[in-house]
Amino acid sequence: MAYQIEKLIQGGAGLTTSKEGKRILVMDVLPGELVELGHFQEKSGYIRATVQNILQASEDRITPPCPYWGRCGGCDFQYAKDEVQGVLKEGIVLDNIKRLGGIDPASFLTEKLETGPAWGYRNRVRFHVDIAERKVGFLARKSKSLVPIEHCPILCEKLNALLENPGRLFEAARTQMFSNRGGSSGFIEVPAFSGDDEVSLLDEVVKTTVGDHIFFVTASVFFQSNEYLLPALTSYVASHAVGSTVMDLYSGVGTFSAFLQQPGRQVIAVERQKQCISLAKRHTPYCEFYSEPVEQWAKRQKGAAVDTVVVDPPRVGLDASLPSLIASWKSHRIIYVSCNSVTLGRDLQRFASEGYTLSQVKVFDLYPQTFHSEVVAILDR
Ligand SMILES: C[S@@+](CC[C@H](N)C(=O)[O-])C[C@H]1O[C@@H](n2cnc3c(N)ncnc32)[C@H](O)[C@@H]1O
Repeated sequence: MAYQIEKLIQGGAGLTTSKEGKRILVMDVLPGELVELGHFQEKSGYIRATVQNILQASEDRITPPCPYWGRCGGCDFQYAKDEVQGVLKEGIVLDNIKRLGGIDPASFLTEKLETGPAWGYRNRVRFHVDIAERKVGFLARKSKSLVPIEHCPILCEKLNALLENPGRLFEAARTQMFSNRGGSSGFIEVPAFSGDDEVSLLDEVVKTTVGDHIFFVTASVFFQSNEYLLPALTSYVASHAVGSTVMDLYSGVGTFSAFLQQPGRQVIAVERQKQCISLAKRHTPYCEFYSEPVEQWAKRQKGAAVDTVVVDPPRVGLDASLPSLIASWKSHRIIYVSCNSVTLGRDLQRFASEGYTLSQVKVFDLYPQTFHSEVVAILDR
């Protein structure tokens, strides 16, 4: 039997429907494609299946250009043309806001999708190192084995130079192993970040410039990993902040704080990782920094007066206690930066019940060749 793919949903699965009306999820497909399916697996509330044959391929389908495609666990969206990937991911975001947030996309403005170079963009990565076999690579698709990589086409040049000449990576892997920080994959994980001039491994501090701001960053802390789109993301967030008191919650090394700072404005940044805060103090000296979990800090801010609250939580989204605590500060505007539109949708609904309306949304395709993207949602009281 032939199945037609209706659309892509969270995680990049294609959605189709069985004769009995059950939802079937399939990977490696594109909307509109006509496919034969096999290996049906019943899950709770849906069926998983795999493509056996593509009867009618989408015009947007291409042969994945990377030689490691299908084996390496990264970059699973390479089979779509570069120019349609962001559009399809924007569709997934709007769908999640509608389904999980209960907000009709016709009720807010969707700003133009922001895209950049589709290859060679990534300046932060976790290499997996097998010290005994002297191999470096990434974990395989759906398995815990290592795919040795000689050149990764989404990484920037300086990170690829490390793959060509991996001596420093083996040294760093040994340091990780002796300090028991190697990760849980069975291989030693070595984080790397490419700054302006040098690559940081582990806790080495390097300088990186975004727009006209200089940051000090290590590979061990969070920093956005697309060097081409970060200036657009930071200026979009900063240009939508209003008023003289702004909070930057989940601040990392103060990436947004640096752009939010301006004469006459108080910027308060909260981040639980101490290493982030000590780096942030070097490049954003005029902000007030607090190093503790946001949910714990927020409980003590009864009666706070704030004009704009920026939140940029990890994939799990906001702690359930936060939307009502943040709403109690009565800020005019909330700027929600999200890397997971499922938890964004859930949190938007919580903010809606606290009196905030979603005004606009903009998707930044920070991670071409993958199903990930970054979204900025602007809510007004
Ligand atoms: C998605 S990153 C955003 C960082 C920063 N806004 C940026 O763009 O570079 C999320 C940050 O939140 C921090 N974090 C995670 N959970 C937290 C919590 N409960 N309280 C405070 N910070 C947290 C992480 O250490 C990380 O730096």
